[in-house]
Amino acid sequence: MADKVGGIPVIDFGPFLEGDTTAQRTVAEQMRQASREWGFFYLENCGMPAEQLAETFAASKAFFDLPTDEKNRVAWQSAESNRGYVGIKRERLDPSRPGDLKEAFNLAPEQPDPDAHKNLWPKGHPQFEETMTRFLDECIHTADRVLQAFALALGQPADFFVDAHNLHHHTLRLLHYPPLPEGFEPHDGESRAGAHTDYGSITLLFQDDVGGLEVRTRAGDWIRATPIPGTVVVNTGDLMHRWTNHVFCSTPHRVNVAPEHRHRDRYSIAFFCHPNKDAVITCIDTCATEDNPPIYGPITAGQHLHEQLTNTYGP
Ligand SMILES: O=C(O)CCC(=O)C(=O)O
Ligand SMILES: [Fe+2]
Repeated sequence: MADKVGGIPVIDFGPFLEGDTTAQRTVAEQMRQASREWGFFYLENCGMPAEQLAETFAASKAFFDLPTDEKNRVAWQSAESNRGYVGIKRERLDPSRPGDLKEAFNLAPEQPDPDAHKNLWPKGHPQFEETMTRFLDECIHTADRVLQAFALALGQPADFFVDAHNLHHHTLRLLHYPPLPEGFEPHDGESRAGAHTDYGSITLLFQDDVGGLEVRTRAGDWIRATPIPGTVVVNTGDLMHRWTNHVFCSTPHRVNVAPEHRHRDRYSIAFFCHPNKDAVITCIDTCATEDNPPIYGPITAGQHLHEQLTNTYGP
């Protein structure tokens, strides 16, 4: 059985990447249980080179250290593009609360269509673009392997999910939570990131050692997802929730402003895996039973994402 930290399972992905079919089934079964009970797990040995991750975090920090003017020159413009710099308090992951105490930078795999939206790179920092593009490729590669394990966990052909993601409509998001001043008092439930579920199929979340991520249990308690070096946090998003008819849940999570770490900068990187925009998400046959008939009608991944982004950024 997988280890547990504060309840959230820790799953060793090594046997899936390197093992035989039996080993792969064991890992898939661990993911199935974790996704049913938590919608969250830590994955160790996911195959991502540690030096590359460190380099990417360093490049992210260097970006956020740029003057605000320079960051605003690549400002996020629209839900359709969903690329660029998002300033502090601009986004409300919980729309009933004040803006999040964070800044972010979104980028995405470039699309072959000449009319498609393009990434907004800050001028004069080619190394930043190069590092992020390489990291994006690595995330796609890792996520495809995780999606294969999910397919196995649900009794589907190995490439069931990979095929539905093969246009790479994903988003990579760098996050920076600046230190909060001495005497800071949160107003009206403000936090570093408001409670929310992720919008896509799965998310890979890399966090530094600061802490603050919290996950809501099925019973409604918030527990800490303490950083574990050498792991990536994987969580299932709303579209996996719909696809699996609530068998794999999208679990609310947030980033708190607990006094023990709010004086420190916090950095994290989220890779949001999104199915192809025109992929129609309907209940997977192995997830419907007499007791759990299909809950949702079909929706395209693109329509769902657009609705969610419009909610969090406001009209
Ligand atoms: O920074 C984190 O640890 C979580 C961020 C997050 O949940 C999100 O951006 O969706
Ligand atoms: Fe999230």
